[in-house]
Amino acid sequence: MRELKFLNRFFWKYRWRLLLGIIFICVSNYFRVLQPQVIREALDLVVEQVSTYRMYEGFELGNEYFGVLSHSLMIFGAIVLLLAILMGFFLYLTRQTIIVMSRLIEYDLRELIYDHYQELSLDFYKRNNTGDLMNRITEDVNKVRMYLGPAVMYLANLISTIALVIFAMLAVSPTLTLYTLIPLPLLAISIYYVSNIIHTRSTFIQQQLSKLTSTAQEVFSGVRVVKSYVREKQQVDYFAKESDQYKNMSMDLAKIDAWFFPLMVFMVGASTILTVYVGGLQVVNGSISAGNIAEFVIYVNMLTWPVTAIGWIASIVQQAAASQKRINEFLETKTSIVDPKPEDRHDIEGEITFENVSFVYPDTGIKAIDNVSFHLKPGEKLAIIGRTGSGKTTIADLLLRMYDVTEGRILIDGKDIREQGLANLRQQIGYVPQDIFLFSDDIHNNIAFGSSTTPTRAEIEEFAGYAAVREDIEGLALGFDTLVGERGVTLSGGQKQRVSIARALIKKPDIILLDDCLSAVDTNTEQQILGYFNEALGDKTAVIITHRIYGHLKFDKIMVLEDGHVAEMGTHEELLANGGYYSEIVERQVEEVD
Ligand SMILES: Nc1ncnc2c1ncn2[C@@H]1O[C@H](COP(=O)(O)OP(=O)(O)OP(=O)(O)O)[C@@H](O)[C@H]1O
Repeated sequence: MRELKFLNRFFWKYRWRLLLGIIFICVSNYFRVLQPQVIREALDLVVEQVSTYRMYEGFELGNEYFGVLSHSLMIFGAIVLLLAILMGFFLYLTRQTIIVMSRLIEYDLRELIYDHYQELSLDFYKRNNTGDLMNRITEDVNKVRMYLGPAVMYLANLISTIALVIFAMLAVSPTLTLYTLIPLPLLAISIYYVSNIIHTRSTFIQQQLSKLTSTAQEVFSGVRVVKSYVREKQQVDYFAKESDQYKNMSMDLAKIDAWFFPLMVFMVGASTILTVYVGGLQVVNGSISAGNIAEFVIYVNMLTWPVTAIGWIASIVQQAAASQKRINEFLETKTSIVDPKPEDRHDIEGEITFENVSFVYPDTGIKAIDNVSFHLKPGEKLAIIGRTGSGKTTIADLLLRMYDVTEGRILIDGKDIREQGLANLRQQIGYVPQDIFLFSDDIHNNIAFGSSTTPTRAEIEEFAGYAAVREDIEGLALGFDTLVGERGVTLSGGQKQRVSIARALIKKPDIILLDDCLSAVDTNTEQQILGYFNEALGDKTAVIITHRIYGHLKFDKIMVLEDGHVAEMGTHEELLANGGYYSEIVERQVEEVD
């Protein structure tokens, strides 16, 4: 329950709503408790007056007597109706305050978690899977909301109903109250027990359902692989097996669920029988009226739901505590990359220095970068080449401060990047990652995403032109308004890379960082893009990670990485003369062209 303390700040924020809600529910219950009393009065009136009426029945006076009696009963009926309306009105106000409060807190909480997610560094996202992140912001928040709204409301209802009903019962007959209440704790305990079993089984069902959904989702995403390997039958069998397990679990739940209402009805029945029996004896000895028995039977029914709700509330609170614990785990996670100057905004020249940089991935202990040093003056171009897994992407991640170096320093314009504004640093670097990602939005917005202002269509077209993708886009029926991703068309790998380049270029960055982003484009398009880079990025510092040697782009330095350390470093000519890995790939590329 300690976990739920976190939510007290929200209760405090909306304290007036909460207080009003509690007052409304008490008022509503007050009117509810008056109803049986009015009914008791009406019944007693009938019981008392019916024998007098029988005496005059058939006479003129008898008819008059009947008229007065039915008029009085109608007044009682009208009072009961009025009380029901008042009760309903205040119940409406209760929901408008407490349930609305829970929705507002749900919104605040979700925003808080999402803001926190945005702050967290890449290693957090690598450590936790997307499904888990999604669950905590959706399912877990929903469960916490059940505690904030319905559980709080039913708890207030439970306390006020029990207090008011028992008070009204005691005023009539303490002995009868005692007998009537005997079965209720048993009801509460058994419902609690049944609710717990229901909760445990529901949790397993939920987990099985998630497994089922993610299995289906994975098969849908990998449908190409499934089909090309003709694995449809295996997938169907596997799904059927999991689905069968889900069905069995649901059946088990239905069995225990079926106990819920009979148990409730049985306990209420027991309480009613006791009331009628003990109450009947008391009527005989004259200590209460016949109307009191009816009044008590209504009280018992009134107590049924709140008492049943004890088990339900307990189960909601338990689930909410478990969910809040999971939420707190993430909220307490501190980002490993701290922005020392969030407000910092300055242009940079583009000088980059790596000083004996080493980096070990914290989760795997892999030393991806080992004592790497290089220096680029503003405007210089560096190519990073190396076998797969040699640490090229890690260099890009370190430059963007997705991770902080384990040893050494990275300087931009002579200043350690850990001492510069993080947002400013990233703002000045135009980055095209290796694994291209486009949002499920139109192409215009995907490119505009790179810009801090709202670019015009002409600008978007201009930068799409620089990335040599403009013609491809204009060839689509909806042009730049074409939706991409899950809801739209599927662009080819090369088109996606170029849209992503346009997104980086429109940022007008001081440093450009491209991670193998021309791997899926043909040589002509590559030349077109590089031509633009030569022309427009002339004064920008560029770090280009590649597996190919580009004849069209003149690099000031070429760095060959091997297992995280610098194996070769120099100009094209120097490395060719070296006869190492670089000259090998140049030779291979020349052979391919021949
Ligand atoms: N998030 C990570 N956590 C742990 N280890 C990682 C992570 N990312 C990369 N590595 C490891 O670090 C090493 C360098 O990886 P990196 O992605 O930088 O290589 P690369 O040269 O860019 O490869 P490629 O050319 O295939 O993209 C590899 O051994 C890789 O397994």
